[in-house]
Amino acid sequence: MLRLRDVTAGYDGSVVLDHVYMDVPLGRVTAVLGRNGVGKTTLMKTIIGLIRPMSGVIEWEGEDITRWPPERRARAGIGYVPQGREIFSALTVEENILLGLEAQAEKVRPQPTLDEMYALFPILKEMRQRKGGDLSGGQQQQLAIARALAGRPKLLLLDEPMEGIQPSIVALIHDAIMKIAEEKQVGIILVEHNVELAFACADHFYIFDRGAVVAKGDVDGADLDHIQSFLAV
Ligand SMILES: Nc1ncnc2c1ncn2[C@@H]1O[C@H](COP(=O)(O)OP(=O)(O)OP(=O)(O)O)[C@@H](O)[C@H]1O
Repeated sequence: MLRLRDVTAGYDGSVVLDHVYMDVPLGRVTAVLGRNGVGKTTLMKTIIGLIRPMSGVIEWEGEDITRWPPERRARAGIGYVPQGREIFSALTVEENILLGLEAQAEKVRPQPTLDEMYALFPILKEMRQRKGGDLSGGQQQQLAIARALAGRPKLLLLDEPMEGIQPSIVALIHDAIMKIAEEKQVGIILVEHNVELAFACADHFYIFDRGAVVAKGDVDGADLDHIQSFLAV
């Protein structure tokens, strides 16, 4: 479980995240929703340790990690796929995944295999000798997720993975996200600004507005009109 307790964070003294409380369980998909610029990426950077909170506490599996540097958080099992899917374009698909395997978090978790990644994303097996940069946007997104997953995270942060991706591939990525949570018991934070896309695979949600949590709850039974009122531009 990842917990944020009264976390305030931002840039050079200007507050972006405003007294945020969040609980993110393992084995579930937690959606983080909000309009552009409300602080979703800042939240991701604060969780992975690129931004130090001005106040508040971040707990991971019962430990206070607020002052831990990013590498230590990654070793402890917190993985991140940034917006814009950063992969190595000059390396092949297989080399990209192998790099992820090498970067794997603490050895206490069983070593994942290439076959596991290919089972989740079959297109990557077909494309394994192609250069990452030659893949389509949707294929690159699958590769970015596979690479992060190869590091065997217990928590995986996905920043707008469906952005600019064609609908047929969106469904594939949804399925993979749900499988990763259920079968591998990984906690997933899914950043999204489209509520339908997020709710198609999330269990819980948090809505942000101007850096603060303005609504949260279970996806089942959520009041969509109320939620949309925070997301309408
Ligand atoms: N490096 C930075 N220095 C100063 N301010 C920043 C920096 N990065 C982001 N901000 C500001 O922080 C606020 C939140 O930005 P953030 O990128 O976290 O929002 P977001 O919800 O992820 O937006 P989007 O959906 O457009 O990606 C914005 O006002 C933005 O201008």
